[in-house]
Order: sequence, then C-alpha cells, then structure tokens
Amino acid sequence: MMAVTNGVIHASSREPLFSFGVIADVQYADIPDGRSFLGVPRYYRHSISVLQRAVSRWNKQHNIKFSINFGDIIDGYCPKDKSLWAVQKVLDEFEKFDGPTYHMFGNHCLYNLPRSKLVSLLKMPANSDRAYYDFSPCPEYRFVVLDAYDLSAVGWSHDHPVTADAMKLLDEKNPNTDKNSPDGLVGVDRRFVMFNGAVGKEQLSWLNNVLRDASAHQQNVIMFSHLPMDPGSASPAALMWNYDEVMAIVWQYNCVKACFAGHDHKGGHSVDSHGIHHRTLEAALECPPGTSAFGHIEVYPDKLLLVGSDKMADTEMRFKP
Ligand SMILES: Nc1ccn([C@@H]2O[C@H](COP(=O)(O)OP(=O)(O)OC[C@H](O)CO)[C@@H](O)[C@H]2O)c(=O)n1
Repeated sequence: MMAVTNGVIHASSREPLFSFGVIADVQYADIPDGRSFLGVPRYYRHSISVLQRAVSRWNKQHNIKFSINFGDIIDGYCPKDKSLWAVQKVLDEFEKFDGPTYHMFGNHCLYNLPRSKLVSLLKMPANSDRAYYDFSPCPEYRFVVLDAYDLSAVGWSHDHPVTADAMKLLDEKNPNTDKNSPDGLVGVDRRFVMFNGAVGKEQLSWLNNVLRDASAHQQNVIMFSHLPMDPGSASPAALMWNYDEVMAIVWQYNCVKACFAGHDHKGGHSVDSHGIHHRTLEAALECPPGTSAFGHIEVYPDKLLLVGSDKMADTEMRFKP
C-alpha cells in the first residue's frame, strides 16, 4: 500500500487496523484576524474552513473510525453573547463527519462557557463535569482522554474550592501579579501560568485503574490531552502543571505508546525516556487562508503513522519493542 502525504511517500506492506482524524485548536471566533500575546498571527474566521477541509478529507478516506478534537473549540475573544452560537457552528461542521467525534476541554473553551454546559454540548461520555473518559474501538487499543483543567484557575466558579487550590499553587510557583505571565520563571517552571492546569487526584487514580486494566487485557493505550506532557514536545510554558505525576503513573506500565496534545500551536514531537511518543499537534487557528493543519492517524499493531495536511507534519511513531 502506498500513501502520498506532504510530498513524502510511505510504503507499508500492511493495511492499518483503523485510522482516526485529528485537529487541534480551531479557536473559531467571528472576529477579524489578530495575533497571539507573542505576536503570532491568528485567523479566527478561517479556522472553521480548516475544519471543513478536514471533515471533507476524512469522509473521502472512508476508513476513519472516529475523529478527535484537541480542545479550544472557540477563542476567548469570542463575544460572550455569541459563545453558544460559535460552539454550535463548529459542532455543526463536526456533525458532517461520518463518525463520532471525541472532544476535550482547552483553556479557551473554559473562558467562554461553564464546564457543565460544555460537557453536554460536546456530548462527552463523562460521568460529571470532570471531562475525562476512555473508549476502545477495537480489542487491541484503548484511548484515554484527560481533563487537563481538572485542577485549574479557569473553568470553575470563583468560590469553588478547586479555584482556591489552583490559585494557591499559582501563588506558590509564580510570583508575577499577572498569573498568565511566565516572566522570570526558568525552564519547566514556566508551566505555572493561569492558562495551564493539572490532572486532579481522583483523575490520577482513575488513570491508574484504566492503565492497569488495559495492561491486563494487553491493550495498547493512546492518550489525548489538551496540554502536552513531555518537555521535548512543547515549549515549557505550554506544559501541564503535573505532567510529571501523570507520566510517573504511565511509566509504571508498558501499555501507553503515544500521547497527543494541542495548545502549543507550533507543534512538536519527542520520544521520552521510556520510548513513549509525544506529539503536539499544529493549530488550525494559525493557518493563513488557503492552508490547513489537520490529519489522520493510521493505527498498526506496532506503530502509528500521522498523515498530515500541509502545516501538520507527517510523523511515524514506532513502538518500543
Ligand atoms: N506570555 C503570555 C501568554 C499569554 N498570556 C495571556 O494568556 C491568555 C491565554 O493565552 P493564549 O496564547 O491565547 O492561549 P492559547 O491557549 O491560545 O495558547 C497557549 C500558549 O500559547 C502555549 O504556548 C491570553 O489572555 C493571553 O493574552 C499572557 O498574558 N502572557
């Protein structure tokens, strides 16, 4: 079988077990183009065209089992009286995909709408307004979606105990008055900013149980999180606050083969000390008109192959034997 992607020709003697579609940081808003805090251009209206192209491509492929949206479905600059309308407009595009789409929270989702509203709008298979869950489309594979803003200073009401815990942590770790600023923080400590968050204690325990069960069933596990979890795959300021605690659990087992994330719009790829691939996906929001960033991932027994559109780089991820 031959696949031509981004000008690279991949030859594989086997068919994939299945494939799934990926897109990150659509951050749609019906507002003029702008820039990030650091000056990178953002195309708020065009990002939905990127999604439209993604869905059209996935449907033409005929073998995409599900799609996964890595969060930040709309942007924080979306006028708040239009948040619901904007989320629905993006969801209407995902609805055109011939399969289920799984969503996760990003910080920009939570700037716009409360957790409970998002869990139902995004039809998350979660038990509460904590948005973590797992699913298994075939016996050999298990997918885990993390709620990276479980412990966070955004998304919970001002008087919620989680907000107090998150602010306490930020006060301890980040001396800046503006807690969104990593100024003066060094290395991976730059992650202690308000636009990031952490996996809470209950979720860590749930993750441990899922990984134990997956190991017992000899399943390969792929993890999805809005926030990256390996310093090699993203800027320090984009990392999950407690990526180290999550990875300490992951490393107790041999089942996790790859972790995918969004949030750090330029994208990245690393392989950690335990041979696990970490792939941060390039953002749809930062695609100038006419360009795209989406892809699909071919799943094999011994590797994943990310087949990207133009701004999303192809990546082969072979599993450590
Ligand atoms: N140095 C910074 C960076 C950001 N801010 C403010 O924080 C809010 C969120 O930033 P934004 O860049 O929009 O967040 P994204 O989730 O799109 O991107 C993630 C990061 O780029 C990770 O690399 C926003 O209000 C910014 O103005 C800040 O004050 N100082």
